[in-house]
Amino acid sequence: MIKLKEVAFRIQTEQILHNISYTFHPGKTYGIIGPNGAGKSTLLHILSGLNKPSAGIATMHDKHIHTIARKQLAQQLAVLQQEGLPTIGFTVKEIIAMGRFPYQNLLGIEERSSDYVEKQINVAITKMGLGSLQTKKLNELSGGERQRVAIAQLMVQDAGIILLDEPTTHLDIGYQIDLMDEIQTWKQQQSLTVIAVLHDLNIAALYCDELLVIYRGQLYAFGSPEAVLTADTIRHVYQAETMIQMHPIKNVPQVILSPK
Ligand SMILES: Nc1ncnc2c1ncn2[C@@H]1O[C@H](COP(=O)(O)OP(=O)(O)OP(=O)(O)O)[C@@H](O)[C@H]1O
Repeated sequence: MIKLKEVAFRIQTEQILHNISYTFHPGKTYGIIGPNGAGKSTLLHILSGLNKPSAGIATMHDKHIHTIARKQLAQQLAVLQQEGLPTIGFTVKEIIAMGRFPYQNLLGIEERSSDYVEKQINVAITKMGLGSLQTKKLNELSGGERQRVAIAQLMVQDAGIILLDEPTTHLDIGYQIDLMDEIQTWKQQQSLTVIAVLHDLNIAALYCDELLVIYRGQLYAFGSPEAVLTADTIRHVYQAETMIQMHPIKNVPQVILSPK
C-alpha cells in the first residue's frame, strides 16, 4: 500500500505540488490525469522515490519511499523507463534481461535459478510480441517497438507495484489497446497495483478503477471514472468542451470532443 499524506513538492521557490493526500490500495489500477504542466510526472516521481516530498510524507508499506534502498525498492516497485533504455550495443533480449538487476549481487550473480530467469524473459518476450525482434538492437526498432521492450523489461522485474508515465505515447491505437489489455491481464494474473499517468481520458476510463485529477499541483478530484469524468470537470481543468457518453459495452464514461 502506498500512502501520501499532505505531500507537497517545491523546486526552489516554485511550489509544484500542494497538500496531496491519497492511499493507493493493492490490486487496483489508478490513472493520474490532468493538463500539461499540472504536476503528474512530479507526483509519479514522489511515488517512485526519485523526489523527496518537501513537506508531508509518502510511504510504501509504512516506510518512507525515498529512504528505501534502490534495489530493495526495485524488487517491489517498477517504473516504466520512457527514455532510459540503452540505445547501443545490446540486443532486445539483453535489454529485457536487465530488468533482473534488483535480484543480482554486486558481481552480477542472480539470486534465482537461470531456468527461472530464462522462463521469465521468454514469457515477457512472448507477451509483448517481441519474438521476432529479440536479437535486434534498440536503434533498429520503431518507437512503439521500443515501448514494448520497456514494458517487457518491467515484467521481468517481478515487482508488485508498476508505475507508468504515459505508457501509450508513440503507440498507434491498435498497440495502445494491446498494451493496456496486456497490462490488465498481467495485473490480474499477478495481483499488481498499477499507477499510470495517462493523457487519453477514454483509455483512462476504460482501464482504471480510480482516477486522480491533478490540476495546478493539487488533487482536484478523485474517484471512479464515472464520478470524475464529467463535462464540468473537464471544462474547468482542460478548458475544453466535451460531451460524456457511456460506453455501450463497457459501461464506463467516454469523452466526446465538442469543438466550438
Ligand atoms: N526540474 C524542474 N525545475 C523547475 N520546474 C520544473 C522542473 N520539473 C518540472 N517543473 C515544473 O513543474 C510543473 C509540473 O511538471 P510535471 O512534469 O510534473 O507536469 P505534468 O503534469 O507531468 O505535465 P505534462 O503533461 O506536460 O507531461 C511544470 O510547471 C514544470 O515546468
